Order: sequence, then C-alpha cells, then structure tokens
Amino acid sequence: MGVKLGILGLGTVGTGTVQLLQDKTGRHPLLQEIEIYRVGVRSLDKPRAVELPTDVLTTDLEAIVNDPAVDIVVEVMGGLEPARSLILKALSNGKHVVTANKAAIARFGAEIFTTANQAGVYVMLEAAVGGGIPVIQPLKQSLSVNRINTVIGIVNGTTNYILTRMQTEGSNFNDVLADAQRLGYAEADPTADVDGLDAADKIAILASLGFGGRIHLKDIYTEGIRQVSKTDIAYAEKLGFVIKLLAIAKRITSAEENGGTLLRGDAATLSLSPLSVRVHPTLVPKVHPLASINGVYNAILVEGEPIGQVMFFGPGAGAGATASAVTSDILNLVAVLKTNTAVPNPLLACGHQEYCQIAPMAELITRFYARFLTNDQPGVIGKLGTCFGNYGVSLESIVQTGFQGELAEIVVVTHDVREGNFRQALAEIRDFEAIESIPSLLRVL
Ligand SMILES: NC(=O)c1ccc[n+]([C@@H]2O[C@H](COP(=O)([O-])OP(=O)(O)OC[C@H]3O[C@@H](n4cnc5c(N)ncnc54)[C@H](OP(=O)(O)O)[C@@H]3O)[C@@H](O)[C@H]2O)c1
Ligand SMILES: N[C@@H](CCO)C(=O)O
Ligand code: NA
Repeated sequence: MGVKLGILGLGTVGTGTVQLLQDKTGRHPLLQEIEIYRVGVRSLDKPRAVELPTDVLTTDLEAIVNDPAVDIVVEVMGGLEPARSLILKALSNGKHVVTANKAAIARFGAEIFTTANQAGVYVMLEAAVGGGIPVIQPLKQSLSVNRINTVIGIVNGTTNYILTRMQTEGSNFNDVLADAQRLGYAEADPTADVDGLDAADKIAILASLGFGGRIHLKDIYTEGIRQVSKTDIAYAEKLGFVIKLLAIAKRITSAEENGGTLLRGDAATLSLSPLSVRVHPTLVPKVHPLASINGVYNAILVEGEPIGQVMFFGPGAGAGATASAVTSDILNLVAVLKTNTAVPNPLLACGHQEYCQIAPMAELITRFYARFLTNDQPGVIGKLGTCFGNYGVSLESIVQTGFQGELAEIVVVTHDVREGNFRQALAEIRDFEAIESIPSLLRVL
C-alpha cells in the first residue's frame, strides 16, 4: 500500500515538489511508494504548471488534515494562520508533517513540537532554512555528537543578492531593491527580507537545533540592510572587508562573559553559558569563507568541537532546490512508515523543553566599524581616540580619506570591545562640538 500525501499549497514550492514526485526515473526507489492523494489550494480556477487528477485538488484544507487516509501532510502554503492550526490538527490526528514554513516554526515551534511528541509523529523542516541546502538534518544527525560553538549564516538570498549588487556596481540600496523587485528577486513587500526578519526566523531554528534549547524570537537582536550605504561598502572594500547580512548564534564562553581572554569552557560551563543570537549587517574579512558567498546563494558555517568548521553552501530558495529538501523529508518519513517502529527516533524528533538564555547585546564582545562626519578641525581624531580609550575601546584602525561636502569623513575600526562600552563612548562622542553625525555603525566579524 502506498503512502498518501496531503499537500497544503501548490505555489512555487508545492509545484516543485509535485513535479519532483511525478518524475521518478533515476531517483530513489522509495518515491514509487508515494501517492499524491490531495493537494489543497485557495483557488481551483488558477492555471497550474502540473497535471493532477481532478479529485486531487481541493480548497478544503481542513478535510485534508482530518482525512484518516492521509499519512503525511506537506505544508507548503506559508503564512502563520491557517498554516499553524492545520499543522497542529494534522499532528493531533497522528500524521507526520513536512513544512517549509520558517515563520510558523520560529513562532509556534514549542506547541508544534510538543503536539508532535505527544502524538508520536515527526515534524520535518529541512526546507525551512537554507532552502535546498542540507543543514537541518546535518545538525540533527550527522553533527549531533559535537558541542556546537557557533552557527553563522547567510540565510537570506534576497538581501545577499542586493548587497552583492551594491558591492559590484557601487549602487544605492533603494535602486538595487527596485531593480530586484522588477526582476522578481525581491518581493513587492520586501520587509521580511530586508529588515532581517526572515533571517531571524531561520537563525532561531538553527540555534535551537545547534544548542539544544528553544529560542524566543523576541530575544533575537535584528537589524536589516536598509541603512547599509554604498559609502560604507566602498570603505569596507578599502579596509579588506565585504558587508553581508549575517545571522549569528554563538555560545558565549565564560572567559568572554568575564571580559577576559578566550578559554574553552568545560562541558558543564558551556551548557549553562548564555548564547548571543543576532541578525545584522556585518563587515566580513575578505579571506573569511562567508565573504565569497554572492548573489542569491546561502551558506551556513557551523563550528563545533571536535569537528572544527564545516560550511554548507547552495541555493537557499527556488522551486527545484526547495522541493529537493521537502521531498527528502518526505522520503525520510516514508522510510519511518515502512519500518513501522513504535519507538520514536530521537535523532528525528525534537525534544527540547527549556529555553536558551540569550545574553543582552550590551554584553556582546565584537569589533565595530563606525563612520563619523565631522567639521575639519585640528584635534578631532585625537579627541575620538581619547574618548574611546576612556571606555576601554581600543582602535585597530582610523582613517580620514574622504569628504562629504564641507565635512570630513573619519572611519574607525575597533579591536574586540564590549558593545555596552562602545555605545557609552559613542554617546559621549555624539555630543562633541566637531561631530556633525555618526551615519554608520556596523559590527565586524
Ligand atoms: N519560494 C521559495 O523559494 C521558498 C524557499 C524556502 C521556503 N519557502 C517557504 O515555503 C512556503 C511556500 O512558499 P511558496 O513560495 O511556494 O508560496 P506561494 O508560491 O505563495 O504558494 C502558496 C500556495 O499555498 C496556497 N495557499 C496559501 N494560503 C492558502 C489558504 N489560506 N488556503 C488555501 N491555500 C492557500 C496558495 O494557493 P493558490 O495557488 O490557489 O493561490 C498557493 O498554492 C512558505 O512558507 C515559504 O516561506 C519558500
Ligand atoms: N525570502 C527568502 C526565501 C527563502 O526562504 C530569501 O530571500 O532567502
Ligand atoms: Na535546508
């Protein structure tokens, strides 16, 4: 008997998934076991790129998740509701779920995984982060024995495309965004992408898997790329950096907490020490592996002990790539159904109960890049240096190369500093008579 799928949504990802399921030749033989039993959509009148028997397509999505014949529900409709309720209903009805919906998982993961565990079924979400890139299963399975220290990702293709074009063309954010929208690389409402919200959803999921606890989205510091200017991209270039929107989850070591030199903590300390989880544009040294990830591509760098660094790279979106992840999840579940074991596989299930402790941004130890517009007076650089010194902020470089009209432009890169100290220094500097404005402030990897 075949495994019956109820697919919710037949848009980009749903269509890609149906195409993959219908094109079995040369792929894994388990695909033969799968029947596309129902596909739920909003409108039956829309033209579709795939052919399905007439009784398969329906607008009654409730009926799909309540149908006893359906074994696996594939949620590729997106949005928060009714996606959340339909996932919960499917799980309560004893169906496994595959979803590509990072927004729903990042917000409702706690109730979704609790419901799945109570019902003894699995929620698979490989497509939710990094699209086609295998990163969820590697974190859950292949890397599970590692003590994860850092997960850093370029996890939003739209913003990486915009920043790459700004870099290569020397263009403004607004011009590139408008062009990206015209070409279909950015959505009409680009908020979730350009303001970093999509990346925050994704790093919440990755951090939860990497560090073994739940994450409150509200605890993630999130800054998008609207403020990144072509001036900063040009300065970064001169200083040996590119600007990327990074999503970062990092274990803060006890030594960092104490503001001291880095030491590797023991297991007990690591399990208790808080995380830094954040999304922001970042100056990345050109020699760093993430610096060369361009265009719509995504990459996720994981650093763990004992493995060291591993990087996952590939297409973070698109019909075929995302369908690859969705369909691999489906195959995993078909294998589970065929082996018919009553004992849940702890490497497939998500059993986190506790929430991770997230450190406030003021405690972050990082390098900073800052650009100042000042009146061109004697002693300004000296005063900046002295004020930073008073707050324990050590400067790695300070350059004054350009002018913006009458105003001199001074760019500073710091050594590692405590963010709180740096901001205290900046508050004082803002009041200097010679300082006109501080147009940019970016963290440096
Ligand atoms: N696109 C990508 O490359 C990509 C990559 C990774 C993850 N994802 C995730 O995958 C999910 C789907 O994305 P997508 O790009 O495929 O979206 P999409 O093209 O907008 O397709 C959404 C589909 O869901 C159906 N739908 C939506 N709301 C519905 C409702 N209330 N009732 C019935 N049907 C409804 C739509 O029906 P109609 O066709 O009748 O309108 C459509 O078929 C999202 O969670 C997204 O974040 C997408
Ligand atoms: N909007 C997302 C799509 C994949 O989640 C991006 O730009 O990467
Ligand atoms: Na993925």
